[in-house]
Amino acid sequence: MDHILVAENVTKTYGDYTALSNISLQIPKNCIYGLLGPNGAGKTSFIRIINQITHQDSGEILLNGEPLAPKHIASIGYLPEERGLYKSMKVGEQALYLAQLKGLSKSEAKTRLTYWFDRLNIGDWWDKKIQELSKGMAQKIQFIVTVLHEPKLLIFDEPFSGFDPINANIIKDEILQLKENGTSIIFSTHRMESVEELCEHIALIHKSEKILDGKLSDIKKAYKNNIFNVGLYVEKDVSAMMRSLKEKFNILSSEVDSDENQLNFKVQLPSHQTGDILMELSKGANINRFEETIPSANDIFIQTVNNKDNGQ
Ligand SMILES: Nc1ncnc2c1ncn2[C@@H]1O[C@H](COP(=O)(O)OP(=O)(O)OP(=O)(O)O)[C@@H](O)[C@H]1O
Repeated sequence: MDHILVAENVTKTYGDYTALSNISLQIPKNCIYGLLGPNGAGKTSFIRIINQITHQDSGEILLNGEPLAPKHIASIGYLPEERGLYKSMKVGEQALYLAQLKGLSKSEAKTRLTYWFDRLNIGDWWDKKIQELSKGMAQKIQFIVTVLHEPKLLIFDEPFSGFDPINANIIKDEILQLKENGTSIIFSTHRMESVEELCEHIALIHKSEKILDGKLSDIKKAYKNNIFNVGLYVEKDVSAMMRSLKEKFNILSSEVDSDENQLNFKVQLPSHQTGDILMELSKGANINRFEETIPSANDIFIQTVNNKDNGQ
């Protein structure tokens, strides 16, 4: 597979503290890659190394197959979590200034900014002062300035924080569109529902170490634990049916609604038992739900971090 970024045994220390310990990652091209981990795990330190704001103590980072060097800064766009704009400047003036810092000519910057301001419905903000903008409004400007020079690699740290649900959706669609257009994206967030929606690959960093990485769909398969959600309409005695099932199978939780003859339960079934339970259920019930539970990104995050803390 072709990779936009490869990190090999990257270690970073601050004095006596090791913020990143032998991190190796391979970030595929044209994919949204979730960089996840608890607070203080080392994610921002890693991102700052990619952006050459700081440097690793040892290990190597390759961008598009080449050792990371100052010339690559122009091909990376970074939206940090802590963002600042110069409060007294006007929006358009400041966006033009920041775009030129990224290497665009003034006229090219103006053309692209006009396009993006229209696209995000903020054409009439050009002459506003930054201090007049709300947090979400300022964030739209920051987003535009990050993507404007069409970098090959985009790094978004909590890009949705501060946005209302409608604007968060607009930004989410823009991120998906950038990926469609061939950009590779590193996405760092604590919001696992965004990870579910956007990320094809993830890496989980905990206490300076990488503890999990891979394709999210493969990781989910590996974390499945044979738990099924079952819903039944029972013709006769609902409670008797529940008792009988509990004798034969590992029922983890259940809800009995005798008035509606409805029975819902969660059961753990080793694969040889799925046929057995279906036979049993077909005797006195209509099955209206029988589905294997797929662990969420949230479950996987919590389980992997807890296992690591418990030495498993
Ligand atoms: N400049 C610095 N000097 C000393 N220690 C630092 C410095 N920057 C980060 N650290 C420490 O390194 C560790 C990792 O920090 P980092 O900001 O990379 O974590 P993070 O995974 O981004 O966390 P969060 O999710 O809370 O943003 C923390 O313990 C932090 O205190």
